[in-house]
Amino acid sequence: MHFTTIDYVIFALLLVASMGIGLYYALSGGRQRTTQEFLLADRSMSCLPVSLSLIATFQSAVAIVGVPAEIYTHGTQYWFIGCAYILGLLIPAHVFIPVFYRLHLTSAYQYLELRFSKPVRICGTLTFIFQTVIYMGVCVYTPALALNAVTGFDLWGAVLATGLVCTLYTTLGGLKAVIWTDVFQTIVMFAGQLAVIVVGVQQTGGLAEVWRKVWEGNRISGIDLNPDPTERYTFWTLGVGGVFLMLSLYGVNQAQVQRYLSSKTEREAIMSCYMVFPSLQVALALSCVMGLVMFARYCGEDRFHKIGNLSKNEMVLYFVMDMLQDIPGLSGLFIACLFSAALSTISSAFNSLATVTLEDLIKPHCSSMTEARATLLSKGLVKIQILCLIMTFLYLFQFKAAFKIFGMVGGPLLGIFCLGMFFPWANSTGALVGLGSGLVMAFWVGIGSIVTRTSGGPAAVSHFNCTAVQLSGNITTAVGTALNSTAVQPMGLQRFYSLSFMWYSALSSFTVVITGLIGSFLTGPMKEEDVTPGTLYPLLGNMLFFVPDNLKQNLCCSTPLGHRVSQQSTWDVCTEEEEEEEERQNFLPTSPTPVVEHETTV
Ligand SMILES: CC(C)(CO)[C@@H](O)C(=O)NCCC(=O)O
Ligand code: NA
Repeated sequence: MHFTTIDYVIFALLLVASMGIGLYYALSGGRQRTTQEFLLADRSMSCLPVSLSLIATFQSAVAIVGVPAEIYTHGTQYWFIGCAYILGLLIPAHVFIPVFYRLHLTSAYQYLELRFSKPVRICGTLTFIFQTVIYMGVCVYTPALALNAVTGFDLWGAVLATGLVCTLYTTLGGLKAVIWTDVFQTIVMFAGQLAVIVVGVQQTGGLAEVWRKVWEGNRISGIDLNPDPTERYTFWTLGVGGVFLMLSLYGVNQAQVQRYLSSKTEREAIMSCYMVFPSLQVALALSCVMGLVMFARYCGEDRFHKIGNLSKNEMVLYFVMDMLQDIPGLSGLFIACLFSAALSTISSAFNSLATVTLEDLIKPHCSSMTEARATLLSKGLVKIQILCLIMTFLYLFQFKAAFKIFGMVGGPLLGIFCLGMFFPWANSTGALVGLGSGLVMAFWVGIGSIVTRTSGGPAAVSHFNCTAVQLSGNITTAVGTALNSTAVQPMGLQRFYSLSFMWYSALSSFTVVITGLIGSFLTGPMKEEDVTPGTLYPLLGNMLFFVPDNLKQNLCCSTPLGHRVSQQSTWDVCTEEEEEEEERQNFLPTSPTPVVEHETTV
């Protein structure tokens, strides 16, 4: 396998175009001289770029090579995660976006201070930083491995190069560049996957042949309604557990919240969330179909076993390199596709990390910081993050690892936001206790599963039945059943550790809410009238619609969703001159116009 000139050209084009976008936003608009522009794109984005950018954030190369490998070995059951996208996007659109947008936040963790207290905000921020730094390490590895396999380019060199390119355009062009490169990179990502699918179908002998092979090879799964929570993929783990996963990513993750907040109006933010749905379904379909094509391509060949035994990272790379060898330009396109996926994820991580470090950790302690210095500092922070990226490049992570991180660290964060928004009684102590116990619970089961190598154990279909397919369909089923019945059922703690990783988000967020409530009631619950206006969402009030109003008032769950709070909020730390300075620079605060404009859109 070799990379021809045209492959190099295509790959270089991706990098050059991304840098070009960065440069364009460094030189146009406000030239990235305010934190409002650098971190929030002047709150001027429309829904189309925002929606493509939203899907790009959590669609990394891990998904592009991970999902097809899952489908190849376990069948299409995973595809049912598409059902979770419905609630997983409707709830952010109508619960989280209105609350965050109306509070006019910059960082999602400001919410935690408004609702609870400063310590809760700092714990939330630190948890987010931890999650994001590990996740970056996971998603930078796959494209580096691919480039290394195809061109012999040094693995560490590739990681360093990814980080450098990303740092450059993120510091040059701020969030505007991040969002518009995401748009471009999403298109490259889809193009690369589509190219592999088209060529794969052709080489296998057409769509009908692909279908025959995957059907006979037992790869098309019906709905599996098995209630066992330790089974890797069932309708429940994907459709219900998946909703919590989606909420932790699309509802409360800073990278996404920042994009909602960069929207022109609340309506645009909600629209962008709606528009994520079709694009995310396309992304899911492309990677599932790629897995099926890969299966059909090798089914019945001698190489079938060999490929099934490769690691899940290598499987797709092997398939793509084997297939695209003779077609100049296509391997370049696929490498560009993997790098697009990684760059778009890492740039979001860089920008959101800079935002929370500045807003949540530095600004509250430097009350006299000028806008110019803050902007300079946030650019510096982006540069420092490349070090984090390299430091986290320690393990050979896979698809499952990304999900575990989302659930183990993202789940408790989801829990703490839910605790604050839906339960007026929750107090600051309860929130801290809840977050702590959520993290402990998540790491207990997470580390337990790593040590005992369980979690969502072997799936029903194994890749070994393909050769059997060639002989007779009946033998296949027999082999499948035999494999299943010999599996030992885990007991006790083992059973707890083997919880499917798709449930991690739900488990840890429920732990936070329940222990948070217990902690709050033990230490004296908050009164509804003491809670900062605009930080509650009337979930209980809406759910208890049949309860008379006066009883509801006694139960403390009657506050309607707040309207936009004045921008002169408690967390503003600038002195007066700086505020004026900021005002001159970005024409935003304290003028009544944006408030009015906003309210007409509600
Ligand atoms: C987050 C979901 C489930 C949303 O479809 C998907 O993008 C995914 O499978 N992500 C895996 C992790 C990653 O790509 O980094
Ligand atoms: Na991405």
